[in-house]
Amino acid sequence: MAATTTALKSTTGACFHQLKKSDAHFLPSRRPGSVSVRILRRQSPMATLTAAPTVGLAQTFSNLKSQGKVAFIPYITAGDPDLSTTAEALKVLDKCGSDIIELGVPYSDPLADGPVIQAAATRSLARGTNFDSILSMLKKVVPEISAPIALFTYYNPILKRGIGQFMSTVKDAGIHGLVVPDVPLEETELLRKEALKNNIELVLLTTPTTPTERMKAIVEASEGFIYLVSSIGVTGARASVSTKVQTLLQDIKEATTKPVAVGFGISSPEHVQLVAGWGADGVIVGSAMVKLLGEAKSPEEGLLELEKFTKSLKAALP
Ligand SMILES: O=P(O)(O)OC[C@@H](O)[C@@H](O)c1c[nH]c2ccccc12
Repeated sequence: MAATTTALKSTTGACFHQLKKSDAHFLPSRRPGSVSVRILRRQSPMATLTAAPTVGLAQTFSNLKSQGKVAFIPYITAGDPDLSTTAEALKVLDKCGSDIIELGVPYSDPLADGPVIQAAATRSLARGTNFDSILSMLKKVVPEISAPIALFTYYNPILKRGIGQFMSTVKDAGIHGLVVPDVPLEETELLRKEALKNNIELVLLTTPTTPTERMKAIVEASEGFIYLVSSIGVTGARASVSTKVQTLLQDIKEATTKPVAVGFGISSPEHVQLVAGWGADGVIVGSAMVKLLGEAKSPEEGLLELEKFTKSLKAALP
């Protein structure tokens, strides 16, 4: 039974250094004045205080709702600027209070993405990032973070690997959710069936131009949460969030009690506050995060900017 000691990081300034997901047992330290925490492996009979295990997407929303809170959901592209920085970024996002983290699999033809995420995918692919290297990174990092991860991928990489094989592989890597922006609704049922078999929550997207009947079918089939795309077009930070989102949220909430998270264009604490005030159960921020990481002078600088930005957005949420 391995045990390591981690001194808790000061909460002033940096995001509070959370305990690892594995069981933690507060023991009197040998040196007066310092706090030490022995991290014991899950099977430890000694653990008296167990860090909460990671729960899935729907359960995360349910827990937040019972506390009157709104989920903060950042998106970053795996492998941009490199996979080890992605691993660190996942830990930073988790420590700074992200409730769910969307991790994008870079793709050569990201038709729904704007220039920032397209450039991130290009940089990542140019570094040689591939699905297998992302999975091996996740197998190391997931045990250290408590927020569930929703993998973000276009449909083609799934078809290439085979739907069943893909689902069991991502489940083994500790992934809880899956978002596939370009799967045709007619093929969703097959994807959904395989996802459910592997206890993966398949999140579907509805947009401002989705006809009501189709929105209802999407809402009915979506697991984990419903992704409401705030505006037509591609991903990318916008100066403002369309006020149409308010009525779109009302329409969806008349059709379901499932949680609804809003994404596209959200890039400031004011946007976050506005969307939460309109009744969203979660807010999703992607391009603004990706830009900080991918365009920083160094990975360390990118991680610091990511931490500051995440804290500012999280502070704007109830
Ligand atoms: O980047 P934005 O405008 O903050 O939007 C979130 C978005 O990045 C993320 O959810 C996402 C990344 N790629 C996508 C493709 C389609 C829909 C959504 C996405």
